[in-house]
Amino acid sequence: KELLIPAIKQCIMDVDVSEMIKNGLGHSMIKRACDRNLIHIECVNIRDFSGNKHLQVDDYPYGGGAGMVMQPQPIYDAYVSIKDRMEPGHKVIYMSPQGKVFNQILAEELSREKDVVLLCGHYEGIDQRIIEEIVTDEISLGDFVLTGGELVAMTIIDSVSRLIPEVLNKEESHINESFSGGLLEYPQYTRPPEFMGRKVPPVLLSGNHGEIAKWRQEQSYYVTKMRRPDLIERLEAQK
Ligand SMILES: NC(=O)c1ccc(NCc2cccc(O)c2)nc1
Repeated sequence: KELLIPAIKQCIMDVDVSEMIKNGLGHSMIKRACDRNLIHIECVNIRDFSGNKHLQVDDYPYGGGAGMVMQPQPIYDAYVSIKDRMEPGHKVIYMSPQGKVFNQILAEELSREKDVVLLCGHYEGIDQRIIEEIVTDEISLGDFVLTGGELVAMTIIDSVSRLIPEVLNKEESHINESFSGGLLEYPQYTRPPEFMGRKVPPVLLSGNHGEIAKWRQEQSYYVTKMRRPDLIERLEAQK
């Protein structure tokens, strides 16, 4: 029995792991669900939208520090290349440790969406302004850091797809949540200094590492306090 309108699930990710997604989801109920047109998964490579011949999609973080930050422009252009094919009002989900902790309730909500964009970050994350510009939801699988968001995307695709009618003949769902605490990451910025009218916080351009460290600590505390007060309580309880 053919479902008339297959749900379209889009992934925006880096080129060197889109194979992982295709393969990782290739041998499973997900593949069968794709073959039966119950779901549709497409991978868009951010590197295809890099602005230069070196296919650069990341850059050094403003304010210094280890790791690299993904630039906003290539991500924005990759998103623009697919957004008109998506259902109006579709969600754009960014997977990061700063996100809302994923659980079965969220999986059930997503399984009712017609289209969802999953934005997979790499390195030390993506520029804060692309989050503000296109992301509707940030999702975290829990308080741990992976090299990229792809495995999180695969997990979300898996957990959502199995809830779509006809994908599984019969199944039990259960909520199982557990993870340990810590402060969430401060907002990340890289070039350009202004993007879509949004500027980089001046302190990060000051070169004053004491001030920068202080700002980052304050931001981490603020982001955690606002989004995961349970983590603050847990930290205070540990003192
Ligand atoms: N807990 C999670 O859902 C999760 C998500 C992504 C990720 N890696 C990419 C990334 C993205 C952003 C910032 C950053 O520091 C690392 N690792 C863990």
